[in-house]
Amino acid sequence: MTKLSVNINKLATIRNSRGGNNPDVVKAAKDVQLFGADGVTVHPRPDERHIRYADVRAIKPIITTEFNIEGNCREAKFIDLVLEVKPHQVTLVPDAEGQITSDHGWNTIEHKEYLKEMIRIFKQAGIRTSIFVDPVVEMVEGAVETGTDRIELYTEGYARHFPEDKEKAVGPYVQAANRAKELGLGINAGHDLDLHNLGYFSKQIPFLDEVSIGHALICDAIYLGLENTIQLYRRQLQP
Ligand SMILES: CC(=O)[C@@H](O)[C@H](O)COP(=O)(O)O
Ligand SMILES: NCC(=O)COP(=O)(O)O
Repeated sequence: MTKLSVNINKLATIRNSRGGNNPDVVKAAKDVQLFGADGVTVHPRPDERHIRYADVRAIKPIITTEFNIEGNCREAKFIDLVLEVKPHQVTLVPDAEGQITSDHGWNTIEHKEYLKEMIRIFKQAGIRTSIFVDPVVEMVEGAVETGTDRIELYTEGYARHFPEDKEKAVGPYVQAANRAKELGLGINAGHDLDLHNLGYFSKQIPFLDEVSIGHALICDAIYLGLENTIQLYRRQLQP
């Protein structure tokens, strides 16, 4: 079965909006595993607007499943952090400076030599590697030449087009995933996957190794927990 790695960046965003330590992201990382997640994903960014480098260090010791650190390996600080923390997996994402969230995969042809070197460094440290790519067969073929263990398919396009035509939306992903499988690459996927679009994606690509989901999952957790939480607060106000 495909593993579910829960991205806890969004909980850190809420914490940072007030200062303090509520919610506690280390406790959250413990709990998501207790509640059934197969892994924890974090994506530290240079401005530390959500998960902080210190959080990543604090989370590592409580991991009982798999730890996936995503980020931009053009940042020396990111490379140092990953080599120090030694997660189970590092996912290389070509983040541009100041972007709100990840919005494209690596061009694995143009940056092949650079990626080869990065993959070599992380694999030498015993860390499984994954490269974030758009669902394009040539990018998958480029990825295999870097020596990476896996790719992560960037699913924003699938999520955006799913409501109008799910078959068309998933087409490029099925093609890219089939090619990756033929080439012996492991396959992850993520970005904007949610309760509506995940099941169909999973059925079309049943051999996916892992999905990482954050934004929608945390939004659902807040919303689906709202009724219960209001009742708990009302109970405190009972005479
Ligand atoms: C690579 C990817 O798709 C996710 O890591 C996503 O970018 C989450 O990052 P943010 O939480 O900063 O949006
Ligand atoms: N790799 C994708 C990820 O970790 C979470 O992306 P999103 O669900 O927050 O869009």
